[in-house]
Formats: sequence, C-alpha cells, structure tokens
Amino acid sequence: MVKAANLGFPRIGARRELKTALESYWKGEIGAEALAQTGAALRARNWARQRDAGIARIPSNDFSFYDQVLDTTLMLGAVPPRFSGLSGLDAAFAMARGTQDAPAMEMTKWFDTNYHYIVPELTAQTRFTLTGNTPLLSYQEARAQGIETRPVLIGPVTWLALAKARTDGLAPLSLLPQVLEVYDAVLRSLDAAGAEWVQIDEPILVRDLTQAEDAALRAAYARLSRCGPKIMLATYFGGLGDNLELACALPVAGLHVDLVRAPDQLAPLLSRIGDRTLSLGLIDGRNIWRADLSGALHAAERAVTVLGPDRVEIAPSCSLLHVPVDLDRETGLDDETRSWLSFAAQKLDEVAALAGAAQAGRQAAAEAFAAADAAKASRAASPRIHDPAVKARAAAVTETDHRRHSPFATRIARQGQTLPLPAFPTTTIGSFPQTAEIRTARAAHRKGQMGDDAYRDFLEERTRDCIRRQEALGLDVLVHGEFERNDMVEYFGERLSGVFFTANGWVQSYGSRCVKPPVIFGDVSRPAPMTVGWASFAQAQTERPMKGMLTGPVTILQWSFVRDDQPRADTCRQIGLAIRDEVADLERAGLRIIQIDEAALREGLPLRRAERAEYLDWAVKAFRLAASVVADETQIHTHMCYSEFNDILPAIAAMDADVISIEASRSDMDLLEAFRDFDYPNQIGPGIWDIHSPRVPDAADMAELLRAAARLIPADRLWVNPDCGLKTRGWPEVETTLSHMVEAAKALRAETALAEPALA
Ligand SMILES: Nc1nc2c(c(=O)[nH]1)N[C@@H](CNc1ccc(C(=O)N[C@@H](CCC(=O)N[C@@H](CCC(=O)N[C@@H](CCC(=O)O)C(=O)O)C(=O)O)C(=O)O)cc1)CN2
Ligand code: MET
Ligand SMILES: [Zn+2]
Repeated sequence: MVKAANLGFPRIGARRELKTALESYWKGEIGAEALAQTGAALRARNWARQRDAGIARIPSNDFSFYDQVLDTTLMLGAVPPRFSGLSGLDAAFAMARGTQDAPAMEMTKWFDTNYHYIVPELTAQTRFTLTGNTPLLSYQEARAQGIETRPVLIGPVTWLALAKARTDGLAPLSLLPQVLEVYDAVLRSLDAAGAEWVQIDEPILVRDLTQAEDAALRAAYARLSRCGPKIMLATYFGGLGDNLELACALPVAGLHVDLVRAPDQLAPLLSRIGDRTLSLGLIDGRNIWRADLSGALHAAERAVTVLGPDRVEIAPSCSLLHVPVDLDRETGLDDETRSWLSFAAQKLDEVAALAGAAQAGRQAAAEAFAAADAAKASRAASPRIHDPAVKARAAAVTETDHRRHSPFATRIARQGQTLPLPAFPTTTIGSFPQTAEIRTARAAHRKGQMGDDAYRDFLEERTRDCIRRQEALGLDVLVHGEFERNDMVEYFGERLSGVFFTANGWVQSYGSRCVKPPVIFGDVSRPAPMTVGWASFAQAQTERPMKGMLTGPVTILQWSFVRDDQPRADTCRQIGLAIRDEVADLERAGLRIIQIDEAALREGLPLRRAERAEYLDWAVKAFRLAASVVADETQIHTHMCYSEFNDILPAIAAMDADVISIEASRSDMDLLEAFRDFDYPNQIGPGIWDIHSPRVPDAADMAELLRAAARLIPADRLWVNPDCGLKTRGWPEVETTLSHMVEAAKALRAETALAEPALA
C-alpha cells in the first residue's frame, strides 16, 4: 500500500506556545517543569494531528526546545568545555545563547533557509558519548500515546560536515568512527524498543560532495544499516544530481528525495533505486501554495507502476518546519486567496490525498483534487497577479540603471567632504529594542484599540528618545530605531503591491524567534513612500547624520513566500525597482546615508556551485538597481549577518556599497581574512558585539576584536558597530554595551593616532 509520510512538523505551535514558554522560562517566570509540559503537549498534539490526517509514517524526535542540530551535539556529548557542569536543557540554552562567562556557540543558516542552527564545535579533545537518548525517549513517549513513529535523526555525515573545527588541521570527518559509535547505540536502542524504521537526514547529499564526504557516507551507512531499524535516508532542498549513484549505492532500506525542487530526478531514480522504498517528496515543504495534485499524481503513478505500491511513500519535499502551522487560523483572507494556499496542517491532507489517489485512483480523493485543480486555474487567470505597467518598467531597465555615477574612490572622497566622520566611526545596524511596550502598542493599534494619532505620537516619542540616547552615548551615525516596524521584511511586504501578509503565519527562525513571511503573489510595485516620513522625522531630531533604513530586494525575496509562476530573478528585479524609488525619495528628503540591508544574500546562494554564478548575477544587479539612483555624495551602506562570505566575495564587492557591516564577533574576526585576501576595496564594519547573546562584552573585549580587524583591514576603512540590529535586546544591556563600544572605538583612535576631525 502507498504510504503517506511526513518528515517533520513545526514545533513552535499554532499560537507560538513554545516561544511564549521559552521566553517565560528564560525570564525566570516559569520553571523547568512548566516548560517541559508545554513541549510534551505540543508533541502530543502534533502526533495526534498527523495520525488524524492519515499519515502512516509519523516523525518523532523532530521536536526541539531550541534546535535539532544542537540536540544532536548534546546527544553525542560533544559539549565544549566552557559549558561543562551544565546538563540537560540548561546546557542547551547556555550553548545556544551564551552566558556571562561562556560566549555562545556560532549560529548560522540551515542550508538555504531562514532557519538557524547552532554550529557544532570540534577540537582534538572532543570525545563522543551517548548523553541523553532523546530519539529513544521521544519514540517511547509517542508509543505510550498509541502512536507508532519513525524517529528522525540528523545524519552523522551532515552533522560533521556542518561542524567547525577549532583545532588547526583537524578534519571533522576524521571523527566519524567515534560519532558512529553513538549512532550505533541509538539505533540499537530504538530497535530494541520496537522501532521498525528510522529517518536519517543527510541533506548534504544535495550539495557538491568532497571525496571525503562521499567516503564518509559509504562508511557510515555500511555500519548503520546493520543496527536493526530500516533506514529512510532523507535528502531535501535540491536534487541528488551527480550524487544519485552514490545515494542508490548506500545500503539503506529507503530513500527520500525532493521532487519539488528536482522533479527530473524521478526517472533516473526509478531505474537505479533497486529494491529500496522510494519516498516521493511531492508536496512543497518550503512554500505555501496549494499543491498541483494532478501534476503530482502523474509522478506518483509512474513510481507505483515501476516499484509497486508497497515501495512508494508520498511525503512533503522536506520537513514542514519551514512553513506556518495552520491556514485555518487565517480568518482574514478572501476566499480566492485562501484557495491558493496550504500550510503545514493542509499539507498533511495533501500528502494523504495524494497517497490515497496513488493507491486507488483520483476518485479516492476527488474533492481534494477538484479543489487543487480549481486553485491552479484561478491563480493562472487572476487579474490581481499581473500588472502590465510593472512588467513594462522591468523590461526597460538598462545597464546604466545599475551603475553609480563615479567609482568608489571618487565617491568616498566626496562623501568625506559633506559628511565628516572620525576614524573608526561608530554606528548601529538599525533596530533598537522592540520592548513589550512597543509590541503591545502595535497590537492595540492593529486591533483598533489605539487610534492612528495616538500610535504615531507614541512612536515619535520612542524615536526621539532613541535618538537622544544615541547622542548621549556619543555614536557618530545614528538610526531612528525601527520602532514602527514589526519586522524588516514584513513591514515592506505590508506596503508593496503584489504582496499580502498573514495574521498568524509564523515560522521559526532561531530559538524562540519567529518570522511571518509576506506572500509575494503578483507583480510588485510601490504605491507610495514606505519609510520617508519616519526617516525625515528622525533626521529632523538631530544634527548628526541619520541613516535611512531599507531592506534590500534579495532579502525581501528570500524571506517571503514567493510566487512560483515566474523566475525568482524577475520578481527580484521588480522589488529592486520599488526599493530604488524609495532610495530616491529618501535622498530627496535629505538623508545623506542610506542603508539597504541584504542580510539574506548569502542564504539565497544555490547549494550547487554550478548554479551560483547566475544567482549572484541577478541578485547583485537587483541590489545595484536599488542603490545606484543616488548622487556620489550619498553614502550607501549594506548589512549582512550569519554569512560565510568566502565564496561570494567578488559578488559582495560587485554590490559596490560604500560601507558594509557584517556579523563577525562569534567567529573572532576570522571572516575578515577573506576580505583581506580578496583585497575588498570599500569600507567595512565587522560586528564586535554578538547581539544574539544576552552576554554583555566589555570595552576591552571589543577593542581586542577591533585590533584583530585592524591587522586585516586598513584602519581608515573600518567602522565600529554591532553584529546586527538590537531589536531582541533590552535597553540596559544596549546602553551598557554601546558605551563600551564607543569606548573601544576611542581607544583604537588613540592607538592608531589617526586624526579625528570634529563632527560638523
Ligand atoms: N524576516 C526576518 N528574518 C530574519 C531576521 C529578521 O529580522 N527578520 N533576522 C535574522 C535572525 N532572525 C530573526 C527572526 C525573528 C526575530 C524576531 O525578533 N522576531 C520576533 C517577531 C517580530 C514581529 O513580527 N513582531 C510583531 C508581532 C509581535 C507579537 O508577537 N505581537 C503579539 C502581541 C504583543 C503584545 O501584546 O505584547 C501578538 O501579535 O500576539 C510586532 O512587533 O508587531 C519574535 O519572534 O518575537 C529576530 C531575528 C535572520 N532572519
Ligand atoms: C537581520 S539584519 C537586521 C537589519 C535591521 N536593519 C536591524 O537592525 O534589525
Ligand atoms: Zn543582521
């Protein structure tokens, strides 16, 4: 029988119950017991919901209180010594968030998603021991509720490939044998407990593999296949490509493949899969469009014809972690829009309908198929999607639209005249604390309990206060604080045509932090200025330069759910034009510095090297299209966080921003080596404060980071700033740390004896 399967379900909860519980626990408002209960209730609800939807292969161990990669690190006992003495959840939270004595572990993006994982740290001293068998506990917990599950583990080779060695010359993969000891024990314990299958995720199989990774995969599965449970080896976020032979040679009982991103791999798989079970990832786990069930059924039927029904599973393309929980909570959408959409809960129904139809024909799920066909027809024809004026403008874009008037050297000299700044100028990345007071006021305004005038007065008051505090701290380039914004992408999504937003479409980004990605469904344009009012208001409050603050086209694209009926490059160019209009209006309003954040540029990089040049070409062009409208005197900044920059430096240089701020503190400025090696020509602000940790660094720490930076980058090109915006932090730590940061900048100015011209 064709089985309906799932690879993972969102754990944050339809009402973000986990977020609330975690943040209350961290504040000391609830105890460990209450937090554990919230977790258990979410797991129970998710298992029951999947069973009720008709899912036969239900995942367990897909839950995490913070991050599943971190949980794997804990399971392996690979806890860095600075966290020793802590155990269980408190160890996990200390590793993820840092403590005053122990800086947090690094955090970075999970493949090409906006989900962040905690990077495993390995040294020559790292030893592996099974510590806390959560896969087993979770399997038994579900079983006690009468639900048979397929435990999920991150594969040992992917875990090692994502790890970072802290000992020179240590190759993480050389530790595979020790790691496999632990996996071996876990799998045997699951076997003894009665688990027939386990799901092991090896998404690195969709990347270009090194020879060492290839060999590690062969060694790992030769061993793990002998531990008892049948292994469903899961790959996702792309096609197997030239790793297809390898994947089909591994001695596993089943293989899961992503047929949304790589539909063409079905044919070669059917001829090479041998006697394995094939799990068809046909329902998009990365987007929120209702599936084209009829199209998907063709693929499913081909597989059933070749393999027979017992060796076919139907599944989402990847874990449903990356989509919101339940469309039923979106009561504000019109019927047409709603008919186009599917969130995690609806995707379970789609999987079940497709499995039913693959087994017994489409009449077995006639209603679901009729609704899917109708939605497809309506999206193809809807006049709300196509705007001829936007298409014409995008088609008329020329090469010169992507170019600043003069090269960087000329621009920076002109900017120096109109914008006198000291050496090591200090600034922040944009947002200041989004306090409960601000969120409550926004919620009240949204519900109509606070009028427009009162809300504006309140925000003006907060903005003025923020500017006064920055002046008092002695910062050189100020920001308005972004208090009017719920999120740096959602705010723009709410103001652009061709985009709609949801009320509860939350997706986990890291830890307790969630985002509500806008939905780009049609041609994009800017009906009216989006930020000019707030930027002008802010500039009017101070003599110092104020940065206009925008989110760039690539980041808006990457952090939204995007229409799948035209190339992403085309959508991105339309957004680029909308932001260009905003940049022009900000300059006209008197802003001399404009920051265009491209935090997601690296994240959008295709996982396969062969596809990267094309992406970087259109992504950089969209940024330049947005930025190049200004005069030489106007300084363009950009900002990126959580990025491995090494492989995209030419593209970053090609963006030609006058100043870039980057996340660098958790990696101790390692990142800057790449900028030095590439001879990056423009100005850089390497972050010297890890703002994702509650830890408050002192001035000496930050000065030390600046000295490290100054050894790599000429001092007259360095800026001083945090890693990222300060929205998640509280005011006391912000004021203390920024005063330390200003002190560190002054220390460096004194040491390097660069002349410090007075502020205009
Ligand atoms: N889209 C996006 N992706 C990103 C980032 C980012 O800033 N944005 N930053 C990087 C790291 N990721 C992050 C993701 C989220 C947050 C974050 O702070 N998220 C907030 C939610 C932001 C938001 O949308 N806030 C809304 C809604 C807030 C809310 O929950 N309101 C309550 C009511 C509040 C009250 O009464 O107190 C409700 O609606 O129920 C607002 O301010 O208006 C959170 O999880 O807490 C930070 C970083 C990478 N990816
Ligand atoms: C995730 S990048 C954040 C940039 C934004 N300007 C902020 O400061 O919050
Ligand atoms: Zn950032």
